[in-house]
Amino acid sequence: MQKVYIEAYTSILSFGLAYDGLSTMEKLYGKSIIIADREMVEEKVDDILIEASESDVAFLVVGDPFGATTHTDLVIRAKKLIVEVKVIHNASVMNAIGACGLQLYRYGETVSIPFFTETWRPYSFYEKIQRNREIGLHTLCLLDIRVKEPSIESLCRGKKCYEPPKFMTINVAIEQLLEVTEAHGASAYDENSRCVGLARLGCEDQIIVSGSMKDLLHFDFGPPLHCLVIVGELHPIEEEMMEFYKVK
Ligand SMILES: C[S@@+](CC[C@H](N)C(=O)[O-])C[C@H]1O[C@@H](n2cnc3c(N)ncnc32)[C@H](O)[C@@H]1O
Repeated sequence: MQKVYIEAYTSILSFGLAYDGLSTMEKLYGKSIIIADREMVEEKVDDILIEASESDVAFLVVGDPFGATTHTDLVIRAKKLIVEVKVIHNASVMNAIGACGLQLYRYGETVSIPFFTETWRPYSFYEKIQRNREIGLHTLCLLDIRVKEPSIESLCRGKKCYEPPKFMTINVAIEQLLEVTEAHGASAYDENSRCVGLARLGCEDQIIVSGSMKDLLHFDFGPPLHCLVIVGELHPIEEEMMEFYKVK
């Protein structure tokens, strides 16, 4: 393998990409590893693909290679350039979510919840949750990650400076979800709806807590990453698992 990249903005590597984490991986692979940040993946990916057309290049991701649209897009671009792609699958939030006891085959469409801003408050995830709930399915909500966002001030000054990274908490997600139902005057879910909050899945200090949206609204789940499941109809086995994680 001539070059090894690691993508570092659609998820967080549990042992970190600071010097210690990286060097652990570099020792494991016996290669130096290049961090592919958001700018590199979005703007300079063609350079990586050109390298891959001439030599063996590895592109590491956190989770499964098909767990984020960005990576599928990379595969499409490679195939269009007739660059051979070999995929090695991995555990993903999409299957680790099974840890909370809700059956993986009883989930409907997954939704992504973006940070609302003063001027941009997209409610499109609401209809998807509503459809899932109408047929009794659970909804996995993936929460926004903002890294390498150019600050508005810096853009105005024509010099790129970045906002500090931002990871949506379960608390903010619930706040936004409730804002949407209130705005819709709709009832796909409300503050009494059952959900499960999961933080740092797969890490030693992972937290899984089930309760109503109201219960979890102020629960401190600690550092990122967080995700949330809005619970659909429960099978008795799922009900039993939920009891283990009930909010204290
Ligand atoms: C765009 S998805 C990327 C998924 C990744 N490629 C994978 O296959 O696991 C990122 C979102 O998934 C959720 N997520 C990923 N890993 C997680 C974890 N270990 N614990 C909790 N949530 C996680 C978070 O909501 C995060 O913002």
